[in-house]
Amino acid sequence: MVFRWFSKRLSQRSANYLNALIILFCYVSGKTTYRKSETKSNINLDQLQHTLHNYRITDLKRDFLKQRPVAVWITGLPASGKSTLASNLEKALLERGFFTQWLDGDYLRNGLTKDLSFTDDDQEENVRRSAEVAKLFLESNIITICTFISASERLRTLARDIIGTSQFLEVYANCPLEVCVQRDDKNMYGRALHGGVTNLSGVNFPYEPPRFPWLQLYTSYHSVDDCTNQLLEALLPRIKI
Ligand SMILES: Nc1ncnc2c1ncn2[C@@H]1O[C@H](COP(=O)(O)OS(=O)(=O)O)[C@@H](OP(=O)(O)O)[C@H]1O
Ligand SMILES: Nc1ncnc2c1ncn2[C@@H]1O[C@H](COP(=O)(O)OP(=O)(O)O)[C@@H](O)[C@H]1O
Repeated sequence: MVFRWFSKRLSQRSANYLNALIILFCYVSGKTTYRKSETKSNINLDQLQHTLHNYRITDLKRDFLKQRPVAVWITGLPASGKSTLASNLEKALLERGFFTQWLDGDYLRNGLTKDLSFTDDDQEENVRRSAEVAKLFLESNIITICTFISASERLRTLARDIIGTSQFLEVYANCPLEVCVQRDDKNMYGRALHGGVTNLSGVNFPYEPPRFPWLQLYTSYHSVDDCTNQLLEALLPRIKI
């Protein structure tokens, strides 16, 4: 924090001098040696340089995109409206000059997570990998919209821990199962009820609603536009610089 505060106020050249001074101090005081293999104590010169580099890069990226990155993590039953919300939100944000990336379970399962099924362990691995990808986008200062069933508190905590609590905004697409069944374009529920699909959340796999979501959208009571506007209104103060 202190380094960041200082380097914001210094010119690039002065910041470089400051970095050099800190590194020199560590070297002279014997806290570290120049070569990694000979490190004497817990201050690692490479790490220090990497951290200082990242502070500067983060500032540059923030200046470049002029937004605060967060992960909008939308959870809910299949056909509860997660993808519809995400696509509407993404459009609304882009129209307002924000830069976004949408990570969707259905989509990633055709590539990055193609090897995974819907067993308990594979759902966890799906969420873990996706959250790691989200984290990379956040490091590039990109507002990241994530749509995953992520059926349990445990899975969502995993995602929150990877992404970081302060940047993780949990949104619950709250829709009663009966309505999801009616809306199900992909006939997932129909197939699950006839034994053609196993581990479908809401049918033969438990869905645990979030206890304290950042935002809850009632997608069976409110229109797509209303839900998108509620989400946008809550989000704008978090992403504006
Ligand atoms: N058990 C099972 N078998 C086959 N297909 C299934 C199953 N569960 C979910 N789906 C479909 O996969 C879509 C993506 O799921 P997710 O990656 O979000 O699921 S999870 O978070 O890993 O549980 C998910 O997309 P959405 O309908 O948009 O939620 C479903 O279409
Ligand atoms: N708020 C809403 N009001 C009315 N219909 C909705 C709403 N949200 C989603 N839908 C409809 O429900 C269906 C499933 O939505 P979808 O976004 O594909 O769900 P999910 O991504 O959770 O599987 C779609 O046909 C969509 O148009």
